[in-house]
Amino acid sequence: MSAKTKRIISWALATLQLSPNEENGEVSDALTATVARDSSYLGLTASERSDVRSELSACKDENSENKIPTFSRREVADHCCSQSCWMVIDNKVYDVTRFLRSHPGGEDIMLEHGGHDATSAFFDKGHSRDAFNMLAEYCIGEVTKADWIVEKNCT
Ligand code: HEM
Repeated sequence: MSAKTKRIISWALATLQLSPNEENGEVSDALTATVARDSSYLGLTASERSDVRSELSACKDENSENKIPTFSRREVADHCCSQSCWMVIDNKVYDVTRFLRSHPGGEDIMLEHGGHDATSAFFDKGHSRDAFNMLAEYCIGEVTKADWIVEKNCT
């Protein structure tokens, strides 16, 4: 068992307030579910990220036959202030202007990434599943294919 898995298990055991006896027994369904739900707090590996990403339904535009608006990175770069703040996460474009003040991590850190690609910053911070789920609300389109950055999962 890797050190990271041990950390996740012990954190989940503490969260579920299980006794040491249960700790030695079979990992319960509840524990497995908790680990799956909250492992994002501890930072995800590249392959775990791609699992989470494929689950996310960000940017589905059901009313327009999936014709999602596209923006170049140049266009995104123009929206870098509190009046209009866009960022790119995973080649999707997010208008986070109305979220700036309520972002739990503060407005300044959002503005630092305004107009830029915030993929690494967003994932490296280890945002919760709730944060991932919020993304869909702010998605306004995609980066034009020519400007895509594709993460390599192989080492
Ligand atoms: C659309 C983009 C974003 C959304 C929806 C979002 C959402 C959230 C949410 C819901 C939290 C509360 C904790 C959690 O649930 O994980 C949080 C905390 C935080 N976020 Fe973001 N975030 C976004 C972008 C960013 C970016 C680009 C950064 C840059 C590093 C960032 C840094 C942080 C930090 C430092 C916290 C601090 C509190 C903590 O340590 O948990 N966030 N964010």
